[in-house]
Amino acid sequence: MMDLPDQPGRAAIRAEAARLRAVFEAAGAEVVETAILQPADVLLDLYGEDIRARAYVTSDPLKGEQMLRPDFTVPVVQMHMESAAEPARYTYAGEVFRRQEDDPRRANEYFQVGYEVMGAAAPPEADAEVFALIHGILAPLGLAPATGDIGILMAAIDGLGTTEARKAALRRHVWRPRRFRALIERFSGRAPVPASRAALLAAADPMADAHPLIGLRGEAEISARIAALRADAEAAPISEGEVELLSALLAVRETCPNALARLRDIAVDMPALRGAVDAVSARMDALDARGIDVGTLPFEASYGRAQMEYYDGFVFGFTSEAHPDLPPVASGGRYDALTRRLGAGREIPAVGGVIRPGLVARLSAGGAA
Ligand SMILES: N[C@@H](Cc1c[nH]c[nH+]1)C(=O)O
Repeated sequence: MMDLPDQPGRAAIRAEAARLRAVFEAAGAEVVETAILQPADVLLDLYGEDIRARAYVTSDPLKGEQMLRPDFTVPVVQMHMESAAEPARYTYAGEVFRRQEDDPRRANEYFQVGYEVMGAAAPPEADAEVFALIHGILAPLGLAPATGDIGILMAAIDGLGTTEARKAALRRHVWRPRRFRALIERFSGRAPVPASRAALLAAADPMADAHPLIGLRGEAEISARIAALRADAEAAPISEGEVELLSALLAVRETCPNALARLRDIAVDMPALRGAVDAVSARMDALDARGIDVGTLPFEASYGRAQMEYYDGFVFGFTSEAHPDLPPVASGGRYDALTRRLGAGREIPAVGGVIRPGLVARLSAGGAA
């Protein structure tokens, strides 16, 4: 492994950021800025649990809870949905802030340079445009690309023969793979119902000899939760066959053409996947048309489950194989549903990605990735 030079100084990172932003600008993007202090109350929810826990939150006497921007995508989508009706491409450069609780070597403040395509092209073409642009910019660093598609997982959940409540729980926990597994074990009857839960459900009136209420939940809330648990206990288990298909799906990790063949196989028994698999296929064609070697490009069905919770389609990243301890040098994905949530009923297809100029500068100075 080649030694990596230290983190370059702020001025060098800023210069690299300016260079990258100019490349995005030359690709047709309009330069935008967003405030560093963002309203926390509504926006934080859109990121999901992980970022919510890692955002720096502070309070403002006039504006209420504020956070130091943890990314640009949410404020840029918000700006676009509020003001622009036309399709657009945007680029930006600046710092984002994320608390690090486990690894002191990870930066809690770093630069991102981003490119976002909002409604400017059909989804497969826009996905391919963003990926190919970033792929081209990073080519001299010889990084390893990864791709996936959250839409595949969501379609598989939609197609399960189970209650809406269970599907909603699975959708919520797509981002926590271990929790997701545990839920599948439980919903399929493979894992026993915990004894305390069984006792609670067996009691005629679980609240009868309860202690005085000391927690934050009121009695009505507790009763509603017990009713939901009872309804869940009565639901038929997810079938063995479906659990196996889901496991097979989550294990898909091949080159794009092989992954597509696997996905098509699985979709024979899981017809709900068909639309999402067709979307993967259309994207591969669009990537190919942009000169990406899809024959060697990896596709991993589980990829992206540790990233932004607003992704709902294509996801991708670029990492250094020579320095696997570094975070991804670039990452991104599709977030159509986020535009719906911020668009007051309006939705536009949208996809984008970011590059970390600090890592680009560092790897370039190191000679190779
Ligand atoms: N905002 C994302 C990256 C991204 C930009 N556009 C789409 N995804 C992040 O900070 O990880």
